[in-house]
Amino acid sequence: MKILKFGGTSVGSAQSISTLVQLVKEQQQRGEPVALVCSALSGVTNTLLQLVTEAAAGKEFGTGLKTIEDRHFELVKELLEVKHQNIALLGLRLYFNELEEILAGIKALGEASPRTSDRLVAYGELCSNYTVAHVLRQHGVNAVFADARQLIKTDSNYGRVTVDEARTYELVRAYFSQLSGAIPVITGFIASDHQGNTTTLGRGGSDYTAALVGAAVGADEVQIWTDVDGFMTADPRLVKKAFPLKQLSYNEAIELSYFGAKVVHPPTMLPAIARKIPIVVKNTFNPSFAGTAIGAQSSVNGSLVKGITSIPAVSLLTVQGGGMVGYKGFSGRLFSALAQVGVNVILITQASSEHSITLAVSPKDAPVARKALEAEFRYELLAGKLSPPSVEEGYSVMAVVGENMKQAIGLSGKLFSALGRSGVNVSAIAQGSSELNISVVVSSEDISKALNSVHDALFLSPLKTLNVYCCGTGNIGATLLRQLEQHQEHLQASRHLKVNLVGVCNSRSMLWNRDGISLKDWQDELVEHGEQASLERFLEQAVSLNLPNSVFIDNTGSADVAGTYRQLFKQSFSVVTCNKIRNCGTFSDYYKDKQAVRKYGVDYLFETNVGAGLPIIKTLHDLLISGDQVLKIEAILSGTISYIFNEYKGDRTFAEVVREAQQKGFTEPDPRDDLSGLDFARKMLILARETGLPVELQDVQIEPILPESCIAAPTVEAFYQELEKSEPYFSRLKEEATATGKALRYIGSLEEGKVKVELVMAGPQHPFYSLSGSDNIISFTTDRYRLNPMVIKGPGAGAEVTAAGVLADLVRVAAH
Ligand SMILES: NC(=O)c1ccc[n+]([C@@H]2O[C@H](COP(=O)([O-])OP(=O)(O)OC[C@H]3O[C@@H](n4cnc5c(N)ncnc54)[C@H](O)[C@@H]3O)[C@@H](O)[C@H]2O)c1
Ligand SMILES: N[C@@H](CCO)C(=O)O
Ligand code: NA
Repeated sequence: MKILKFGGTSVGSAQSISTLVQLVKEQQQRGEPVALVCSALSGVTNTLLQLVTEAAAGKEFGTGLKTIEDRHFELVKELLEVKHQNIALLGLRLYFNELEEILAGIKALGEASPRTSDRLVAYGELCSNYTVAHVLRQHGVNAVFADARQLIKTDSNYGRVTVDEARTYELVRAYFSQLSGAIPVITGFIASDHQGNTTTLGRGGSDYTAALVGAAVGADEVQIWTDVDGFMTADPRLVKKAFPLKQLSYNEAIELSYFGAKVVHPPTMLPAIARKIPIVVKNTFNPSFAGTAIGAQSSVNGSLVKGITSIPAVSLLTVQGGGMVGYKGFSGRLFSALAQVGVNVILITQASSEHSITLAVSPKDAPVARKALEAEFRYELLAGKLSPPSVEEGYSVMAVVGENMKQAIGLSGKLFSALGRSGVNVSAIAQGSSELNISVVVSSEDISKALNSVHDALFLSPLKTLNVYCCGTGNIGATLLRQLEQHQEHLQASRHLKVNLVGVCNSRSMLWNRDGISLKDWQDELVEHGEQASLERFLEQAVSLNLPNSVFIDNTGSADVAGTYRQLFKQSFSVVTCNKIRNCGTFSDYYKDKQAVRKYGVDYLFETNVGAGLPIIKTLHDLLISGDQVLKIEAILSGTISYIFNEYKGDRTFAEVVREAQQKGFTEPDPRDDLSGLDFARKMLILARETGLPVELQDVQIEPILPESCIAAPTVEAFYQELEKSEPYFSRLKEEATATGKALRYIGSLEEGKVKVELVMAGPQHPFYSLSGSDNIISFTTDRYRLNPMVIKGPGAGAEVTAAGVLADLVRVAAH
């Protein structure tokens, strides 16, 4: 025997009732005996309670009553053939006449006792089950309407009844024994006391009915048909990636529900749980979906953590003072003082120094709780043994629940490092000794971030999300977004990584969408919905969205943008950038940035600052981490100058070749930064600093290759004109080199603390002689690579290789 319980939405429309009929027929075809328990149509119980209040206040109730009546009549007309309608409508009309009489009585008396109110709301279930039974019969199911007031017996404590289980089981068994194959359609929620007065079973009452009936007849299963796919790993309104759970233990279901997962109300399921009857939660609107099976065992496979839930608002009440240390009976007094004023304690933590106890309570209870403690400990307070109890508001509790967590070493480490990486401060922690639940108290502002980052960290397989803000959409920025779009499937499949583009900004406009801006159509979206750019507001918005795993990507060359990193680190943002300006500021700022990165546990990755996508900074770090000593670095790190020297062969002017380099995307936004040697010097400075040298940009010796007039030109266009004028100077340089069989090379070096960039005429023996295109080359002479230096060579400029380097850094952030 299976008990099928249908909630309000499952009987709330003609369509859902048709599904119900279909389900019952399928069970019948399988030869499976069933009994149904139905709630009132969705919303009806509330409306009835409202009518009671209004009638008691002497207000008119006719319209409200008519609305409910019409809903039932329409269902009958939609679901039953005309010849069957009259009899059903007649029965319903009788119920509504009674309802009207009771309401009129309430109105005349000007009050409604809980007993009257119970009697009245009972019509919700009477009408819905009566209708469902008729519809089933018309579809050839031998259904009988069963008024649970004849079956379920309670005391007369209206509003908080206790069920007389022994008598109830007797009555239910007797009723089932005479059904001879008929399928009972039993009113949920309602019962009666021993005098026969109607009573109701409170919150989750229909689940309770189903559990009682199931327990009485020793059912094989109780199915709870509702409007969601089952118990979820988290509240899907708060955690987008929440997914339905296949299997839960009774304990896990109870624990999850305590913290607000409202799929079933487990206390009502206790009669079934006590008899180890499996409970299955199913979705009427997605009936083929397996739903959640709740049984004695937790699932052995899959995630150890079953769910993450939260209580949105709690207050923290702290009692502290030396008077508590070693004082037996202190907590006893504390808790009984709170119990006496009816305060429910949600969570308790006590430091083992016994110096303080912190309690989480509902904010509405906090003032009462504080008063009660002040009264209870007035002498200790007077004597200064305790400080006055303090109340702090604005907190939330997040609870991680799972029966198998107790075997999982390292789980809480994962949990807390996820919180730490997202910059969530934990104010209190409690772990039940059952280890079924670990609860943490965090500031309410951070609860969504906490839930999402912990969900990402603790559930296997589902995607990890990086929330990305992209500043700069020029040559590199646009290429990066295109690469992300092209590779997003690969990233999801191979790295379980989803890049959620939350914000885009350039010097003209900006746009946000916390659910993600399309990686394909970001340009159109920016044009259509973008606002005028303001770096300040862009950052404000990024911070106020407070999303976990936030990464800021700087693809500009702007000092203003670069100046915001430290503030971002403080807000738990990681930064990935190809902009080298920040690392080339004062050494003091460079150093403080590194400290901030460490302090806030974020990532700051800038591989593309030197040699674009070539693994230069990473290699240098690897050498240093492994204890090697850098003796000398020699390098060509200007892709632009490399290209120009390689392509300037006499068929085009120097200026033409520079233009070509700019068109190919090798140059800085202003090509003079390359040709002045400044960009190269910056890269050498970064390398020197990364080896640990406290150098400033002025310390880098630059041998200029541009005539002064070119550098002084007021605009880029004027600069090109000056370059044309300087053609004789460049061709002389080139001829000088070719005449001696050498090549022009602009080479940087770092040795014994000195950093230089100089023009060299390199002969064929020189290791940097044969270089083509925009290639960079770098050689590290170290303790270990003393005779044969380590060399890295390849394209060191260009949008594709640079954007790919930025993308690789982004993936590295996710990997941490
Ligand atoms: N070109 C390369 O090969 C290469 C290699 C490595 C690193 N880089 C670095 O990449 C960066 C970008 O180069 P690019 O060629 O893409 O430049 P670009 O001029 O094509 O694009 C710069 C982008 O930054 C935006 N921007 C500028 N100031 C801004 C501000 N204050 N606020 C918001 N947005 C702003 C611009 O609107 C534009 O979208 C530079 O720092 C450069 O050094 C380039
Ligand atoms: N403009 C730079 C790009 C790499 O930062 C170059 O030419 O090397
Ligand atoms: Na690099």
